[in-house]
Amino acid sequence: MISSSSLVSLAGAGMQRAGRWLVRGVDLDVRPREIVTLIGPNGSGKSTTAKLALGIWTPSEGTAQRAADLRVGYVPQKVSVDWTMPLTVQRFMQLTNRLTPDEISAAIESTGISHLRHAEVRELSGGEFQRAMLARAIARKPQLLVLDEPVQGVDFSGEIALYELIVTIRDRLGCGILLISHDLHVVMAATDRVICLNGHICCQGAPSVVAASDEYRRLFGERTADALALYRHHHDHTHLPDGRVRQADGSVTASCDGGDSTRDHAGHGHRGHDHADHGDAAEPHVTAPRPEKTHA
Ligand SMILES: Nc1ncnc2c1ncn2[C@@H]1O[C@H](COP(=O)(O)OP(=O)(O)OP(=O)(O)O)[C@@H](O)[C@H]1O
Repeated sequence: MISSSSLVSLAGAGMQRAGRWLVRGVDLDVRPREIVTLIGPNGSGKSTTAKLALGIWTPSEGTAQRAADLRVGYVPQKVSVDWTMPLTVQRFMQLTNRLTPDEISAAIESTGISHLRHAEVRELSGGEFQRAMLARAIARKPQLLVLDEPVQGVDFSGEIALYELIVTIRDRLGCGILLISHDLHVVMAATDRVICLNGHICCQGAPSVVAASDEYRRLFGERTADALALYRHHHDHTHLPDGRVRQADGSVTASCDGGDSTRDHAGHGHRGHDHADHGDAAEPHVTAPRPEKTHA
């Protein structure tokens, strides 16, 4: 019986295919307003776990339960679309959902791409495409949002903006979020609970607990773990989709430092402000390998 406070609950869940266990012994709960992040190396079972949570796959052992009449939004790691055919953002959103014009308007406004409603999906930048995927997933106001690598194909400052957007969506919809990512230290800053997978759960808990655990260090290496432990991102500004920056006082400027500076630092392409407390001076942008952008 699923707990009344959980949107989805996996208990001892395992998935076997062709005589091989893809993942085993997964216990996981996502509650409203919670961001739970799955991390782990390639092939460690993150997408498999997400599919078990969504009900796309039925566990070979253990249980996967969802709250009754749960509305779910899903950003998959890959989409199968014939990119030789013309397809606007609006049409793309309607491929999997029957949406009203108002639902489309609200969703693309929430993700900052209203101006791209009639744009060709194949012409979108990596960040714009991920926003279109998010818009499609939130159009029906899901109670549970499952995001499988939602920042792939996006540069560092774009990743931060997307994670900020995900937090904003959580706040606005009050939904629970199951997030899969390779972008470890940025994710750590935004997540409530981290589950570290490697065919089974290696460790889990608050981000700081996971970053300090021996299992995590063994899996990702000392340098990555140290960078994570140091990373703190204090957002004093927000990057808007059109490239401008909203400062803490609400003003909108051309760049982070309030001027027109285009000075990069630490190779991030993130402009003109101090990241000294992020730990990225020691280890610029630590990421595990990830697949190539898959929509092009
Ligand atoms: N449909 C399938 N049939 C058989 N094996 C599969 C299937 N899908 C995935 N696998 C295998 O299950 C294992 C876990 O895959 P999964 O996609 O869950 O890992 P992941 O942690 O999401 O990986 P990545 O970070 O590379 O996306 C891998 O060894 C993969 O080859």
